[in-house]
Amino acid sequence: MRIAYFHCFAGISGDMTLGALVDAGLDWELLQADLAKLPLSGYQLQREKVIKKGISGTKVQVLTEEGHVHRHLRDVREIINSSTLPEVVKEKSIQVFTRLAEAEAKIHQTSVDQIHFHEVGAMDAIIDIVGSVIGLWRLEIEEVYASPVHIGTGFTKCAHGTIPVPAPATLELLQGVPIYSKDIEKELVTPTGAAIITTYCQDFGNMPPMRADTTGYGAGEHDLVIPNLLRVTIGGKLDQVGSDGHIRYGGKGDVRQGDALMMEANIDDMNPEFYDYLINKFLKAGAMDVFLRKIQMKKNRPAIVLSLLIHTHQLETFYQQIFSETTSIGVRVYPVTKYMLPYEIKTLQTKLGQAKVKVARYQDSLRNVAPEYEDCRRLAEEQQIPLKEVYDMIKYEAYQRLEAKSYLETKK
Ligand SMILES: O=C([S-])c1cc(C(=O)S)c[n+]([C@@H]2O[C@H](COP(=O)(O)O)[C@@H](O)[C@H]2O)c1
Ligand code: NI
Repeated sequence: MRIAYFHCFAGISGDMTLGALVDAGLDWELLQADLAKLPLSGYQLQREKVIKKGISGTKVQVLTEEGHVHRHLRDVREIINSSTLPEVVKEKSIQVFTRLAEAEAKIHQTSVDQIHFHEVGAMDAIIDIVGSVIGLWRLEIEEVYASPVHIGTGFTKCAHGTIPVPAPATLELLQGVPIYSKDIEKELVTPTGAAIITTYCQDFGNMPPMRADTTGYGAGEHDLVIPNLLRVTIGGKLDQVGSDGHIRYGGKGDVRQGDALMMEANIDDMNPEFYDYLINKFLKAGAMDVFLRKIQMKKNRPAIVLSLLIHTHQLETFYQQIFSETTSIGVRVYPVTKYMLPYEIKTLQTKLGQAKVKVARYQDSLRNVAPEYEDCRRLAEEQQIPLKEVYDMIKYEAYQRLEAKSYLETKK
């Protein structure tokens, strides 16, 4: 599986993302040809090699004469949808803009439909976002990972006036993401950059085990005490080391194999109401799965087996949590091998409204489509339609659209 790891040591913006992808080998002519499929004119895309603290990177700039425009999400959607770009690029770009709109709506206390973008809906932002989506698609990136994000500090000036760094929309988009500041008084992360990385990134943390095939540096606009660069490393994800000592890489659509641990504790003396709280707590802490089984123990005592499926590096975290949060004084831990189909979460604009679906593929063919329960529930309540019908309608619509335009077909 081909992955990209973004090292956000000097933050991230739309143009830094595009610059990093170009620097990592995204074909410049192809990118321009793809962007020309958008119904936008009056802009020029420029790239130049620059040096930031001795490290060379690519600076991409969108030169436009567009004045101050206000676009709604529907205007941006219309621009993207009326292009001849592949469906997969359109969907992902709209997903990024929808996240932006949701964050803006929350900050300005209005609705996603009413919010009008200032800078973040301008031509350069559209080119940066759609260009980055094209880049990740053209470079055949299947999963994205990123480091904790350096956000900067201080204040910045924009159409709203003087606002704190990180900008409110940026901070809203970065909820749940590890972020930090090191006294650099600059806006290191823009809403556009935050929307791109949070739409794509599976996990923020250290670089996952990977084979680094190529690296690119995208330059930001500032000269700082640190290199104002975004680094992207692209290569094969290391799934496991085989018994022969060789590293195995999963191919596109291959079943993924991974080492994991199963932790189990038999509990017969705890208030059963606590399980609800604990399951949520363990899942939030990063357990891959948590489940309960009823058993009869010695002396015919009814009890519960609490089972946690976790990553091997989480062992200490979870036995500490089990010992402090439950009445158990012992846990069993055994290694397990997981076999998984690769999946992605897609956000679809369905006839009923927006809904996320989990799409699993096996050897490039669609294997399973599962509508997200919370979205179905929301739509059922909003539209006053039985939940089971909402679920079936979204599943049917997703199958029709995804099967018609599989990832590979649309790429040709
Ligand atoms: O355009 C809008 S509405 C806007 C909102 C906010 C909020 O945080 S709310 C911030 N900004 C600032 O505009 C520039 C450009 O951002 P890009 O993502 O387009 O590069 C930046 O300084 C933002 O903080 C704009
Ligand atoms: Ni705003």
